[in-house]
Amino acid sequence: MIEFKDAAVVAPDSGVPILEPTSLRLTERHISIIGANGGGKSTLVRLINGLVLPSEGSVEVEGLDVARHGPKVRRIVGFLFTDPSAQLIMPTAIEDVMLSLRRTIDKKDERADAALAALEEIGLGDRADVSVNALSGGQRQLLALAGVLAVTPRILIADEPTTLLDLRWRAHVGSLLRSLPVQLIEVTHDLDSAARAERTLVIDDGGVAFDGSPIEAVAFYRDLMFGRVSRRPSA
Ligand SMILES: Nc1ncnc2c1ncn2[C@@H]1O[C@H](COP(=O)(O)OP(=O)(O)OP(=O)(O)O)[C@@H](O)[C@H]1O
Repeated sequence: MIEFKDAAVVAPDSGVPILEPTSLRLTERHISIIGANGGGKSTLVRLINGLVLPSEGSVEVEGLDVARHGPKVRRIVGFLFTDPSAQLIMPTAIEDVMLSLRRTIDKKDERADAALAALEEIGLGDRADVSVNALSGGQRQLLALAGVLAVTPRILIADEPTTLLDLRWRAHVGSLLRSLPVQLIEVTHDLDSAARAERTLVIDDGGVAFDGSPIEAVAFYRDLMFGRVSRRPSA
């Protein structure tokens, strides 16, 4: 379970508020997060694995305060970025997954076997020794996902994981993410994908503007974008 307890974020340099004090209990298996650019979606999900720390309040994952137990929390919470280049470091696919496993498996040959198994599971078994640069954008996103999943997180945060992908890869990566045996928190601008979650948060102007059923959330978001509703009561 993920719990936000009045967690707020201000910009470190300017002190400008980025996320207002927010309280949430996130228990559903698949939660989508939508909202306009710059609303605070990435900030909200980064609080869950300690990439951003709250300026006030706290965030807990399975009862662990993220600010105090970062390394433990990051073994529970995997994070997939929009651009796989942000998390692919090694020259070949298998070496990259082996790097993810460096803290969990000591022996190199066992690490290689586990990395190959992780690649096979995700459909990249035949690409193991291929240069990361020779992979397509979709294959690179799958490789980043293989590295995250190799360490068996129970929660997966995916921050716009399909934004850079074409329609076919978007469908493939999207359905793969939804089939994983993890709690999936997905930030997305793809409203069809958002609507497949069990619960959807609309984030706007540094706060939760709507929290509830995906169909209603998507309708609210459209109304918000086209000025038919306003998040804040008018002055
Ligand atoms: N470290 C920081 N210092 C100053 N401002 C920041 C910092 N991090 C985020 N912001 C600002 O906070 C706001 C929310 O950013 P965030 O990336 O969380 O939004 P987002 O909803 O994920 O946007 P997008 O859909 O464009 O990715 C933006 O205006 C951003 O410029």
